[in-house]
Formats: sequence, C-alpha cells, structure tokens
Amino acid sequence: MYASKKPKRITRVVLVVHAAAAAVVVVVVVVVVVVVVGIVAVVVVVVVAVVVVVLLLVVVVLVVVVVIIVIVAVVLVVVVFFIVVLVVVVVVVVVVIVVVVVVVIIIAYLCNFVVVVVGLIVVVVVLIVELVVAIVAVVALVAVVVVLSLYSLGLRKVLISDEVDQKCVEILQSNNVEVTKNTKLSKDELLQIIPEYDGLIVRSATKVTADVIEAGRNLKIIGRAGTGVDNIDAEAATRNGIIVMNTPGGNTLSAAEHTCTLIIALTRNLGSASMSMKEGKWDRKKFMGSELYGKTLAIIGLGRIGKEVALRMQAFGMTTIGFDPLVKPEECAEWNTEWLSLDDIWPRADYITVHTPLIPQTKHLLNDITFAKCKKGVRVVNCARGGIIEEAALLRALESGQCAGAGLDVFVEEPPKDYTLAKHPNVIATPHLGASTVEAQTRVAEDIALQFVDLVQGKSLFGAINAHALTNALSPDTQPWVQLGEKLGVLGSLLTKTLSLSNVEVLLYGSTLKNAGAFMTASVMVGYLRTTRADNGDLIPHAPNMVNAPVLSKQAGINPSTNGSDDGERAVVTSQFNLVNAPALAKQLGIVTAATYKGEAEDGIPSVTVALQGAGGEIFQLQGTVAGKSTVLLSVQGNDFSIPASLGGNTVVYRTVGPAQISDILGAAMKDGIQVSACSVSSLCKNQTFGIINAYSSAPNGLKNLSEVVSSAYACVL
Ligand SMILES: NC(=O)C1=CN([C@@H]2O[C@H](COP(=O)(O)OP(=O)(O)OC[C@H]3O[C@@H](n4cnc5c(N)ncnc54)[C@H](O)[C@@H]3O)[C@@H](O)[C@H]2O)C=CC1
Ligand SMILES: O=C(O)C(=O)COP(=O)(O)O
Repeated sequence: MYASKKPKRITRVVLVVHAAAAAVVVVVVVVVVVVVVGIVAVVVVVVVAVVVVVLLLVVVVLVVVVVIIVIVAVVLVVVVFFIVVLVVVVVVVVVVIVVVVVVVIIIAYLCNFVVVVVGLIVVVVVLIVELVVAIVAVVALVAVVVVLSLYSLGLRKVLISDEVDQKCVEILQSNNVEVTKNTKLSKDELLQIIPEYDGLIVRSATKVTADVIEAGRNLKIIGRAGTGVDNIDAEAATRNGIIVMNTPGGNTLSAAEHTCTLIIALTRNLGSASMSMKEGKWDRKKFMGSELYGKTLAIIGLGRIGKEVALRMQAFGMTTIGFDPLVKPEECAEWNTEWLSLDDIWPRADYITVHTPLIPQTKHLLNDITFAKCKKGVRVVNCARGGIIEEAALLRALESGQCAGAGLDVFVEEPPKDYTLAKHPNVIATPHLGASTVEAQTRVAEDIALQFVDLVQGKSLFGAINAHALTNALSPDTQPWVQLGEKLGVLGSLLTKTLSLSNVEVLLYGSTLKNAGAFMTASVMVGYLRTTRADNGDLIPHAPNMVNAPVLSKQAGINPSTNGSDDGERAVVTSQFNLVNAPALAKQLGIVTAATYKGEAEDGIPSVTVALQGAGGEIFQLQGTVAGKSTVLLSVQGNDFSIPASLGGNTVVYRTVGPAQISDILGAAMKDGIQVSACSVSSLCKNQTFGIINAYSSAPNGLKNLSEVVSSAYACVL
C-alpha cells in the first residue's frame, strides 16, 4: 500500500511544478508579447505618420494654387491620423486576441490534445479575420487620402464639353470627382455654366477662348484629350493661373495611320473611283494611278506622328526625307529619314505631308511660292492643322495641275463654310478623323483622366504645357524652398516700399538648388505680387501696390479680388498669384526675372539670395535658407542675423535707423497687442538693423506703438 501511494504524491508535486512553470511561462509570454506589440504599434504610428506627412507635403505643392488647401490639408492630417490610430487599435486588439488564444493552446497542450486542435482552428480563423480587417483598413485609408487630395485642389466638378470616351468619366468619378458631360453647349451656354467647374476637358471642337477662361472663376485645369491645344488660349490660361494639359502620344498611331491612308488613297484615286462606282459607272481609264514604290515622301515636322508615317511608308518602298528645326539629322537618320532644309525638300518631293503644330512659323508653309518650287504634280497631305497649307494657294495649285492631289483631314474653319476645296475632284477630304479610332479615343480619355488625378495628388505634372515653374516644384524636398522663395518675396515687397521694381535676380547656392531657377524665381514673384501694401501714400510706378495693383493686374489680364482691407500697416496678401501665372504677370509688369546658380556655398550651406533692383539701379537683398523643413532668414541688405530668424506664421518685420533697444521694441509690440513668441535682430550695418518678431497672434490694432520706436514695421502672415 505504502509503496503504491508514494509515486502518486510525486506525480502531484510534478504537476504543481509544471503548473507553476506554465503559469510563469504564460505570464512572461503575455508580458513580452504586450511589450513587443506596444513597441510595434508605436513604430507603426510613427512610420505611418511620417508617410502621411510626406504625402501631405506632396499635396501641399498644389497649395500654391488655392489658399483653401491649407485648411483642407489640416483636415487631412487630422482625419488620416484618426484613421491610422483606429487601424492601429484594431491591429492591437486582434494581436491580443491571438496571444490569448496561444496561451489557451499552451495550457490545453498540458491537458488535452483535442483542445489543441480546436485552439489551432481558432488561431487560423482569428488570423484570417485580422488579415481582412487590415486590408479593409488600408483600402479605406488610401480612399480617404485620395478623396481629400482631390478636394484639396478643389477639383470637385469637371465639365467635359466634347465627345470624350466614357472611360474618362468613369476614372474621374471613381476618384470622387463630379463629372458633367455636355457636348451640345453653345458658346453662351458654356460661358454661363463654366463658373461652376474646377476643371474642363475638351477635344478640338470646344474653343476655350480668353472669355471662357475669364468666366471660369473656379477653373484650375483645362485638359485636352488629344494633342493640339490650338483651340485653347493657353496664354490667357497661364495669366489666370490655370494649368493646361494635353495627352501627347495617345492618338499618334491613329493619326499616322490616317495620314498613310490618305497618301495611298490619293495615289490610286480611291475617293473619286469609289464615288463613280456609287453613281453606277465602270470607268477604269479615268482613274489610272501611280505606285508609291520608289517615290519620295517629304515629311515636314519629324515629331511623333511624322516619324510613324515615315516608318510605315518606307514599307511601301518610299524614300523619306524631312525637315524639323528641333530634330537633329543624326536622330532622323536612325529611322532612315534624310534631314534636309525646306529649300532642298521642295524640288525633291513627290508627296509632302505636314505634321507640325499651327504656329506663326508653320502657317501657310505651303503657299504659292513654295508650291512653285515643287515638282509639277506633287501631292500633299494635311492631317495636322488647317492653315499649314494655305487653302487658297492649294486650290490654285490644284487648278493649274501644279498639285496633282491633296488629302485633307483638317481645315482652317471646322466645319468649313466653303466646301470648294473638299469637293475638288483631286481632293480626298475627311472631317478631322485622324484621331477618331476606338483605340485612340480610349487612350486619350484614360490619359487625361489619370493625368488630372495625378496632378491633383501632386504625383506628376505629365502633359502640363504651361506650368514650367512647377516641373521641379512637386518634390517634397523642394517644397520648403518654394515656401522660402514666397516668404522672401513677401518680405522684399514689404521692405522696398519706395522701390520701383525693374529686376529680380535670384542667386542660388548649393547643388541642391542647381535646377531650382524656374520655381525659385516664380515663387519669389508669387510672394512679391501677392503682397500689397495698405500704407500706400506713394504711387510706385512698376511694383504693384494697393493703388496700382488692380490696374496693373487688369492690364495683365488678372482680376484681383481683394481679400483684405485697408487697415493700417497690415499687409494684404492675395491668393491670386501662383507658380503658373506669376512669371507671366511679372513679365507683363515689365519686371525682368533671372536666376543664377552660383555653385557650392562657401560655408557648405545651401541658400537663396533675392536681389530686388529698382529702376534707378538701387538693390535690396535678402538671403534665406531651409533648415530641416523650416525656412529662415539669414540676412537683409548685408545685415546678418547671428541667430537665423524663423519665417512662418504671424510675423512682424521692422527696420531701425541706427541701433535700437530690443526691450523698447518688444515693449511697443506688446503694447500693440502682439503676443510675441520669438524675436531675431540683425547686426548693425550701414547704420540700420532689421528684425523679425514671431507672434502667437497678429497685430489686432495695427502697429502704432511699434512704428514710434522703429523706422518702419509691417505685420504679415508668412
Ligand atoms: N488630325 C488629327 O486628328 C490629329 C492631328 N494632330 C496634329 O498633328 C500635329 C503633329 O502632332 P505630333 O506629331 O503629335 O506633335 P509633335 O510635337 O510630336 O511633333 C511636331 C513637330 O513639329 C516640329 N516643328 C515645329 N515647328 C516646325 C517648323 N517650323 N517646321 C518643321 N517642323 C516644325 C516640332 O519640332 C515637332 O518635332 C499637331 O498639329 C497635332 O495637333 C495630332 C493628332 C491627331
Ligand atoms: O489631337 C489632336 O491634335 C487632334 O487634332 C485630334 O482632334 P480630336 O480630338 O479628334 O478633335
């Protein structure tokens, strides 16, 4: 009996020890898992936050287009953070469930194998649920970012006024853009409804003239689902800060194939022969044709379509020659096309096809004089733009036999009022069908919609034809520099009250700014032009101020809406100017802008110096840099800030003649109701100092007291 009881006691002790050990293991595992999950959660929050901030910076590029974006961007941060936190909470909860299940399994392992199997099934189910939750959360997050990004540019409503493939509507709608498609609008109707829209998409039928653009108060983008933008007044769009974009390449193949079709149809009289058959005639003699083999095809304009035409017609044994001022002879020799001057081309060509835009240099490229230089019986094709071949001269050449035939897809007036040319027996005419294929229309429709979406998300400027300053300004790295440029422009405008600005030179130091010339001059001009002064006793001839800005802006085709009031020394910053229109406006105002890359800075710190030059030759200089993501002022007129002045938020900039007591200045600022957060004072140089006061609040009652202790002071929001 005794011998049989002893082992049972030992078993109980062992079980107790096992249980204790298991408990310790469970506690340790739970603690470790909770700590690890906590750390992972924090890391995830930080990483996601950084990603979101980077995303936001990209969106903020487009802040230059509308001030509202700042508010929406803030909303974006809050909402995205909120969602990120939610996602993290969900993940943590699921992980804790998994941990509990694992613990149950460990305990079960000590007790019962069946429970282990059940535990495993539970774990698998929980993991699947976790995966689904994570996927849903990520999709929701991306959707929110996309929606808010679109809204941040204000691209809520887009009008499509020409026959554009439905794909375009679908893509925009799936990105939460409201789309109206109305292809039957008269000019008056378009003028009436255009103010409602943020974006407009057209083909070649809608004429987006200056009055349509002026009427489109909310327009931000005009998209051309196709190549030629001659139906859009791009200059008026630029003045109004509206981006114009096309879809280069989407219809190239269709236009090239149509051109080849016209060449082939011409040489075998297909049009007239077909017409005569329809009239019930069997006339084989009249329509004797000629081979293309061995003939010379001249291509004027060796761009996308010109090249594709060359490659296709070479398959017929044609020799291809061509001219294009922007294409090098070596380049087109690679695709077997000989580059020749126009004068060498005329006498050699059996066929001439034009593939250039209609610009002053190409208008009436083929006229009486050039037709006379061609071989008698030359055949011509125009699948580019009406007017490159002068229509009256072509009719004369057809009548005289100098031109044996013409294939025309485009006309000066579309639809033409006068059909004489189209009806000529030696003319094959089509009603602008070069791009009218299912494939080309699907491509251009998709392209323009995706380009819109990419643009508003700050991802790409592909297809934009009038936003050169923005080209390098989209990168998050360059954003602080764009902001610095604007802030230096604002300060420059405020501090050069009596300067009649004639030149702005931007000097760039440091390799990071090597390609920053365009957007830095543009951003300086944005800041300068946006800032008008309310203390405007003097009329400054060129620089825009409260008095002359409306007139100057009107001259430049801009209708500034004053979003501030005449309230003492406070600067009024309007949002009418952006990176798209500022360079054009500066030019119209007679302000010459230039940027010079000066190589590496001596101290290795990249910086920007803005030199504002008056009509009398006097120069006012400001220098700033970017520290981390912050913009700071380094010097004004050679007066260095030993501690760089932070530029951002409510700011007061002042100048003193001679040295001044900082305590007097701050005392006066406080008397004016300014809640000071920081103050930076420059060195004394040329008997003056400059100072920047950063404030929690703007100057509510003006700068009366401060103005008594300094020579000039201005409040602004940077
Ligand atoms: N009929 C239709 O449905 C279509 C017509 N087009 C038109 O076809 C034309 C060509 O389009 P792409 O090849 O895509 O354009 P692209 O821009 O690729 O090529 C145009 C070429 O013309 C050259 N050029 C400019 N000035 C010139 C001059 N004075 N002399 C000779 N060449 C000059 C340019 O350097 C460029 O290489 C455009 O006018 C476009 O609007 C395009 C698509 C469809
Ligand atoms: O893309 C072009 O330049 C075209 O001429 C095509 O015009 P469409 O879009 O067919 O009206």
